[in-house]
Parts: sequence; C-alpha cells; structure tokens
Amino acid sequence: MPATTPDPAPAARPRSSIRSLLRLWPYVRPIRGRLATSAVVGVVASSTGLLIPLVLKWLVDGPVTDQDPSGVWLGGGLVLLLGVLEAGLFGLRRWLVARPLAGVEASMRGDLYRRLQRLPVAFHDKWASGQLLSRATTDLQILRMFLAFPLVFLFVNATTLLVGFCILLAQSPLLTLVLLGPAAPLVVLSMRFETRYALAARRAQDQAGDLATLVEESVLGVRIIKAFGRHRTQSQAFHRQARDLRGTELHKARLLSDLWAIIMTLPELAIGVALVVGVLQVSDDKLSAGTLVAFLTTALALRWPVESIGFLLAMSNEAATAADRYFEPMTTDGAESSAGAEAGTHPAAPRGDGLRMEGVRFRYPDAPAGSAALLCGVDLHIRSGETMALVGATGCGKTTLTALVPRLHEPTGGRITLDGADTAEMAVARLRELVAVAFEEPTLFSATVRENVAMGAGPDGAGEAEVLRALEIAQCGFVHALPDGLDTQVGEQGLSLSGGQRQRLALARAVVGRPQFLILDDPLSALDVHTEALVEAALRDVLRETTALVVAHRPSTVQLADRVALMSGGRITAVGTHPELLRDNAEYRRLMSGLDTVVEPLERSDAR
Ligand SMILES: Nc1ncnc2c1ncn2[C@@H]1O[C@H](COP(=O)(O)OP(=O)(O)OP(=O)(O)O)[C@@H](O)[C@H]1O
Repeated sequence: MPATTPDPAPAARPRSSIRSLLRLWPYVRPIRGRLATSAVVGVVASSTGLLIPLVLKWLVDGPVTDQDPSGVWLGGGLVLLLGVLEAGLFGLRRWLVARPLAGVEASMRGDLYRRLQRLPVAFHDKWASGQLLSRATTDLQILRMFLAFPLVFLFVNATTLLVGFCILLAQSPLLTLVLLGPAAPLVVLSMRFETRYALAARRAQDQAGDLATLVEESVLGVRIIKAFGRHRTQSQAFHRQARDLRGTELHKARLLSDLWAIIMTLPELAIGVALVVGVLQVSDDKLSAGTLVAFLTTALALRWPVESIGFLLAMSNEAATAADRYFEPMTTDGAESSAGAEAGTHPAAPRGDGLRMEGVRFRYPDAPAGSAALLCGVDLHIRSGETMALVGATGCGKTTLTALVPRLHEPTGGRITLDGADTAEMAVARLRELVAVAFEEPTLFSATVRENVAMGAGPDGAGEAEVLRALEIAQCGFVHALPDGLDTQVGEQGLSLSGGQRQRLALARAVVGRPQFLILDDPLSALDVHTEALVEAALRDVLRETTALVVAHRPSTVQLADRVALMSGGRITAVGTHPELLRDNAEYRRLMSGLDTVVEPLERSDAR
C-alpha cells in the first residue's frame, strides 16, 4: 500500500499561530532563563544604539556650534564606544542562546524519533517517509531559527520601538505624531499578511515533504525505474512537484515583497515629511538644529525594528506551521503503549499451552468502507514445541495474521495467547523478546553482518558463539568469504547481497535469540532447492526447541511442520498433517499442486 501525504486539511483550516507556537513551551521551559536573559541583553544592546542620537544632539548643539575640537573628539569617541558596546552585547546575546537552542532541537528530534518507533505499522503504512523526514529535519531547523531570532527580536524590537518613541516624544511631540501616521495601516496590513502567508507556508512545507518522498522512492527504486525505462515519467513527476513547490515559494516571496515594500516605503515617507516639518520648525526657531538631528537619527535607527517586522512575522508563521507539522505525528493516536508488565519484569509465562488464537478478527483501518473483515474469527492452537505451517491462497491474510502475534497490528477482535498469557496485556518489549519474526521481504540495516544478526537477540545481546550458530542454521557460510567476514558492512550503504543471501541473514537474525515463539513468513522463498534443503535440515533442530508458525507456499516448506492449518475466507478451515490434508481437502490439494489463485475480496466475503 503506497504511503501518502497525511490529511492535507490542516493547510486549509485557519489556525492561530500563537496557539501553535505555544505548544513549544515544554521544550522551551528548561531554557527560559537563557532566553529571557538574551532578550534583556538584546534590549540593552538596541537601547545602547538609541543613545547615539542623543550624543549627536549634544555634539551638534554643543562642541560643533561652539567650534570646540576637543568636545568633538570626545563626542566621536563616545559614539564609537556605544557602537562597540552595542555590537558586543548582540554577540553576547547570540552566544547565550546558540548552545541551548541546539539542545532544544536535538531533544525535539529525539522525541520525534522515539515516537516514530512507537507508532504502529498502520501509521507508517499511511504516512509518506519523506513527510516524516522533512518534519525531523527542515521543520525542526525552522523552529530553532524561530527561537533564536523572531521570538527574541519581536520582543526586543517592540521594546526598542517603545523606548525610541519615548525619546522621540521627548524631542518633539509634533514630529512624533507625523512619524506615527503610518502605524495604523501597517498593523492592518500585517494582520492580513499573516493569514495569507500562513496558508502558503503550510502548502510549501507539505510540498517539500512530498518532493522528499519522491526523491527517496526514486533512489530506492532506481533498479525498477531503469529496468522499466520509467526514468522519464519519474523525472516528469519530479519536475511537476518541484515546479509546484517553486510556485508556492514564489507566491510566498511575492507576499513578503509586497509587505516589505509597504513597510519600507511608509516609514521613509513619514521620515521625509518629518524632515520637512522639522526644517520649517528649526527655521522658525521652534526647534534646535541638534534636536532635529537627534530626532531624525533616532527615527532612522528605528527603521530597522519596523522593517524587520516583515520577515520576523514570516519566520514566525513558518515556525507555527512547522510546529503544527511536528506535533501531528507526535499526537497521532495509537502509539504502542507500554501497557502491561514492564519489559523484563513480566515473568516468562510457563511453558505448556503454546500459541493460541481465539476468534481473532482484523480489518485494516484504511480498508474500503463496507468491505468484509480480512480475518473474521481465526481459531488456531499451536501446541508448545509444535511447528504449524500456515497455507492459503495469495492475499488471504497469512502475513497479516502472523503480524498480529508480535502486535505489529492490533487485532480488532478476539485474543492471542502465548503459553496462556494474553498478548494484548503484555508489555510490547517483553512480547517481542518472546516472539522472533523473519519476513519474506528481508530488511538489512546499514551495519555489519554481526550487528544485523545480533539485532535479533534480546536486550542482553548475542555472543560470538550464538551469532555463529545462527549463521550456520541459516546456511550463511557465504559471510566468511565477504571482504571483512562478519565485520562486512551490508544493508543500504553496504555490500549488495543477493535476495537469497539477505533472506538467510534475516533467518539467522530470527533464530539467534533462541526465541520461545518463532514466526517465519515464507522464509525460504528466495533459495534454490539445494540450499533450501540444507537450511531446512538445520532448521529442524531449532524448530524442535520452539513453538513456530511458518507461512508456507511450497510443499518443501510444509514438510518442516508437524501440522498444517489451511486459511480461507478469513478463517482456519482445516488443520491436520500434510498427508491428511492432501487426502481430505480439495482446496489444500489445489494449493499444493501449484494451481493457486488470487483471492478476490468478493470470494472472501462469499466465504463468510
Ligand atoms: N497495510 C495494509 N492496508 C490495507 N490493506 C492491506 C495492507 N496490507 C495488506 N493489505 C491487504 O490485505 C490482504 C491480505 O494481505 P496479506 O499480505 O496478509 O496476504 P497473504 O496471504 O500473506 O498474501 P501472500 O501469500 O501473497 O503473501 C491483501 O488483500 C492486501 O491487499
């Protein structure tokens, strides 16, 4: 099932940026002291800058008018000192927050990673990996930038404006009124901009996530794309999505440039008008030249706090969107709980009853409405130490049923017990210590052979002897011929292995921990007949010590099992030994003779 972009509706819903940003509080709380100090230092720094016009006023009205060179030198030195102090304080502000903010980003990323690990397989089936990747990278960077700049500077600039206007008011109330003229239209404009920019920012961030998904799929599926000559189609899809993203980014840039143009023009106009009015006042002797110089220099110094509002608002908006996107997977329902006994504290249930399924029902959450449940009352008992083969037509739900045992999906009805203990009540960690799985599609990680195999052992890990034993059972002799033996890197960024080799390593991983319960989903499908026979011979010893459910498509795999369960119409319709079923069950005979047919949903619902 292809992963898709999650519900795009949030982009269309109006939301409060402030409420979205307030959700960051738990992460910001530990560094609130640092942030507050950095804000205070920022205010002191910009207020220091506002003292410069006052020194200029003193310079013009005093030493310059009196033609006193030593006074001019003193004034110049003072201006230089204030400038250096301002720069130093801004540097200190930056130093105060840089390290703590990197820590906030790291802890948010850590929480998201842990959350993604705990979210059920159903969640990952639905969410595109690129979307999750962009939330864990770009969105978190945007949030760090917000905490470093807009959060502090919206406060620092607002305070600077307040202090600045008090200074202006003290110089000339009339000229201050002239300067305040554009304030009302600027506020209205900023509010309108905020709404429109928020929608564009959300769209751009979602589109970036979709693009990341497409790139990831193109890289992972490069063999298929080449083999089927689909590079042109894939590249067209890439260009289409990249064009859409570019369009949205341009739209954002247009919104920002419109706002910026007005934010730059209106204050400049107001300063121009203030200059004309001020010059008239100086010529009428209603204002000293020094006061006019100080007023205009202060007004010019306040241009930056006003002009920066545009991009501070834009960055805050993007941060609000990033916060929404970050918290979507963080607050999605269904994370695997650690309900039940804690890992390690749940006593291993006494051996005896084996694996029991009672009336197990399941339907995928995204199955079409009104369609029949995939599993509609599975009853099956695998005795302790027994190996049960699970046979059924393609698509009848065998893999799904095996995934319910380690709770990769939660059954929608019925119960599964392991030696009498209900899996629904067990801590997930404990359950997965008891049950080992090897899937038909073997996934290896970017790690050494040894690490990939040892991953299947419990929290105590596996020693060298255990790893070698598992490799031998799975007939993985080929690993000793690899360039670095067991230390050879395999997986996505390592040496490429054949399908059969990967499958055998996955099998070694499943058996390394001597699991009490073993689930094998057609584990030998990629092996040649000779290797399959060797693996089966070695597996028999392992299977004797464990309770196993083995999905089987071929008579050779079925031979591994003590008994066979036939699955059909979402239920187990027959259980018996291979010869018994061959003798008594026509469907089983058909399946084993290779005349298998794909199960259509209609057939399933008919069977009910
Ligand atoms: N994540 C999913 N969401 C919705 N439907 C799914 C999902 N995974 C599988 N299905 C559907 O459930 C049905 C059973 O799939 P499953 O893989 O369990 O069958 P199977 O018997 O193991 O098939 P095979 O023998 O080919 O491996 C199929 O129709 C499949 O399309």
